[in-house]
Amino acid sequence: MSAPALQCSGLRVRLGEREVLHDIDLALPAGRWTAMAGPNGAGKTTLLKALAQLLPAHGRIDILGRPAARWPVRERARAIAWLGQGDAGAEDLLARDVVMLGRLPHQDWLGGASPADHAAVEAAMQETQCWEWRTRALGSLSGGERQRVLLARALAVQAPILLMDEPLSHLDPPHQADWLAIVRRHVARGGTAVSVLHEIGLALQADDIVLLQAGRIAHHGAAADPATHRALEAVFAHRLQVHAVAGRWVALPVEEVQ
Ligand SMILES: Nc1ncnc2c1ncn2[C@@H]1O[C@H](COP(=O)(O)OP(=O)(O)OP(=O)(O)O)[C@@H](O)[C@H]1O
Repeated sequence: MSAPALQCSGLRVRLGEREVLHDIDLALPAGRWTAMAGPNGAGKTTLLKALAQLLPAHGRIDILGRPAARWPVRERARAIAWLGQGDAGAEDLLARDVVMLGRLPHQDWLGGASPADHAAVEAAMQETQCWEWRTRALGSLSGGERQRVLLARALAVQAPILLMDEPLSHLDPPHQADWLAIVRRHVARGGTAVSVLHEIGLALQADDIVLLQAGRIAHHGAAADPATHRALEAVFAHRLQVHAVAGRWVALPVEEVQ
């Protein structure tokens, strides 16, 4: 495995009265796509947000080998792109302007958008196939169309690290397949992708899987490794089984015997 793009040690997060992440040690390699999976409430979103510096956390986080606290904010915003779950955008903003928000870390405070910013916005919108509704308001788009605009905003950052919480929500199967292709291109170029996925069949297409359970890492391994499949079955209380079907790993639900 290559050097970690993102690493944390002794990471703890409290939300309200409770500690929801306990002493997490994790190293996510560059040039790979890691899926985070686990039962509801396990702490997947919290861990992703903590790694993105969107939540206060105790412990150490390193981004591209440098402690997170030592990154100037704008430089860090160019290193990590974030696509959140149900991310709200201003409903009246045009899709193109929403994607342009991804270019803010590249712009001077008063300079405005450069030709490079416009080119990055168009490239990202072409890649997620949302360029044709660039002049429509975000609020007028369907759930899947909106998700493609928000993915384009994350891609427009052109960050080496892409963190995505449930990026496939609302996407139909062809656009899920397109998302897989986008992520694979990103990691083939040496980038790092980390995504929280509830759809275990899609998580099994990743390079690696991190399994969370009750605020701790239950397993971290290659998606194709039988040990990862056994760990997946265990964290979901053996209510799913991993099988090879037509050369792919799939997760099939197991009905409870009455
Ligand atoms: N603002 C908050 N205050 C208190 N507890 C919170 C808060 N936000 C989340 N939690 C709790 O932290 C735990 C982890 O939540 P998190 O959203 O990270 O889980 P998850 O694994 O992403 O869940 P899901 O699969 O349901 O999306 C849960 O028990 C949740 O109830």
